[in-house]
Amino acid sequence: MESGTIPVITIDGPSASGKGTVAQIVARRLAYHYLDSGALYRLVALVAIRSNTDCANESAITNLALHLDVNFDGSSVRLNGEDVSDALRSEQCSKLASIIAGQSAVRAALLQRQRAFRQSPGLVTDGRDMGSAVFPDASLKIFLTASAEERARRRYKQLIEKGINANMQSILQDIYERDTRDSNRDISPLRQEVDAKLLDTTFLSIEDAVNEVLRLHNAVCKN
Ligand SMILES: Nc1ncnc2c1ncn2[C@@H]1O[C@H](COP(=O)(O)OP(=O)(O)OP(=O)(O)O)[C@@H](O)[C@H]1O
Ligand SMILES: Nc1ccn([C@H]2C[C@H](O)[C@@H](COP(=O)(O)O)O2)c(=O)n1
Repeated sequence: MESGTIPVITIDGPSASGKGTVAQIVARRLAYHYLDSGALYRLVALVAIRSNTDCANESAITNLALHLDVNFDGSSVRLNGEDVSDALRSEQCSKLASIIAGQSAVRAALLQRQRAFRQSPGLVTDGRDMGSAVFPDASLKIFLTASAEERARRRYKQLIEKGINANMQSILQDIYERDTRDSNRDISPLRQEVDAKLLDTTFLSIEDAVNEVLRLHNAVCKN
């Protein structure tokens, strides 16, 4: 199958909106491949932290992005063979990923790696610019969001369930900061594109959100 004819569902949206959760379930139900594009930015951030690379040095950060040795193994992410799934979720990594994601050369370095995930029978992917820049010809584009307060509540619950200490006010503050940075950068900012369907999950369960994406996908397939 020609790569351009392989269906792609993109789910973009702000942090902790549930993109990853919904995208993974939809991918499983359709037996499609799944790409968490945020993990790539987080991996670059993690390598930068570990190698003490100055995040303002765009060419050095780009070099790290070009040479990532990554393997997505189910729900775990391996860097040079090491399972770094938990390390990627640290607050330090989240913040640095958002900062380096504003560098155009870093985004360019990760572009082909992301496009290579477009494999038969289809791909579900989540991030910030999957529908706008990475897969502009996607078959279905979703902009998934929820109120900042609801997203903070979900993140708080997620951390507490993992046994990680969490503070609601600082989570909300991090969400505002990251959303502002991701939405205001010059290149591929987070925003709802005109051809993306808005899915506000503030009052929706995960199952309802998944069903809505599948309903929209089925409607596209019929046309
Ligand atoms: N509709 C929903 N109702 C209740 N909880 C939800 C809903 N959607 C997602 N969640 C929960 O919210 C938390 C955050 O979801 P998830 O990690 O998928 O967000 P994300 O948008 O991928 O975040 P990030 O961009 O920061 O990686 C998870 O614990 C998930 O189970
Ligand atoms: N397509 C993408 C995916 C992610 N980013 C940046 C911006 C985010 O704050 C950061 C971490 O992403 P997350 O794991 O929270 O989805 O990575 C981006 O710019 N474009």
